[in-house]
Amino acid sequence: MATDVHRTVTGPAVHVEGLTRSFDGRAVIDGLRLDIAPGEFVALLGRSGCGKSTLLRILAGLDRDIEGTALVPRRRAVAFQAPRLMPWKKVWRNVLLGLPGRPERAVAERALDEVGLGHRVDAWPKTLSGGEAQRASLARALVREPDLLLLDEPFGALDALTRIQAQRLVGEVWQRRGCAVLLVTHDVEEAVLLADRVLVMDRGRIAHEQAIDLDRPREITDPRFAALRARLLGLLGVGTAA
Ligand SMILES: Nc1ncnc2c1ncn2[C@@H]1O[C@H](COP(=O)(O)OP(=O)(O)OP(=O)(O)O)[C@@H](O)[C@H]1O
Repeated sequence: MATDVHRTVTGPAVHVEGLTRSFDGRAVIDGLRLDIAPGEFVALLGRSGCGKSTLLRILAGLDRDIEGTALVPRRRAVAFQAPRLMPWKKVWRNVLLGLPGRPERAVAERALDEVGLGHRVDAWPKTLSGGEAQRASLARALVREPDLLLLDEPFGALDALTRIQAQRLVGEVWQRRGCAVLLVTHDVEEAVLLADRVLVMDRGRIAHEQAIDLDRPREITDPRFAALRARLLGLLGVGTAA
């Protein structure tokens, strides 16, 4: 029975308890428990197929066929690995897509400015680079003024340099906006770079969690960074020679 309930945020930004989602009788999410505080940046790691995207889709309200409790703020937004822009709409119209009412172009312009894309407001999606398209997708999430921003591998398809720039941008946006973020990623370094707390998912549950108590901005060269990275790799069962 679905028990997806929305509410205004007074306690945690996300409260999930006893959450189960099954496909063909197999529980992909299995009695999962998770709390995210308002303004907290949480990264979610886990082996392929452990249920990360399924959890994100539930929190986004895209999948309501669940058992248990999943409380999320009404104002939430999601960005996926693929930017999912409509090719027949200019960038600014894509940013406003699905917003209630008749939002003005200026709303899209402000969000595009915030992600460094103010000069591409009138561009067609096919003329954007991969990094620009991903920024447009982020702007589309930001116009929703989310209390919870859900990011499903948003940097996964980007080249290394663009990826670093996009990670930096998300860190800045998060600090400026103060929204809670749940970032699904395969990249342990990215998780340590951005998150307050890293969760490791295994077989439909949160198996481990690791607080990242490093000051920002974080340096990959910091020995404590390397230690946290090694620890997380160990929790993922990958391990290092270090
Ligand atoms: N609509 C669906 N129908 C049937 N099975 C599904 C469906 N969606 C997801 N699954 C299954 O649920 C499991 C978890 O999938 P999910 O996409 O959540 O994993 P993931 O951890 O995000 O993986 P990856 O890291 O590879 O993206 C997989 O075994 C997948 O095949």
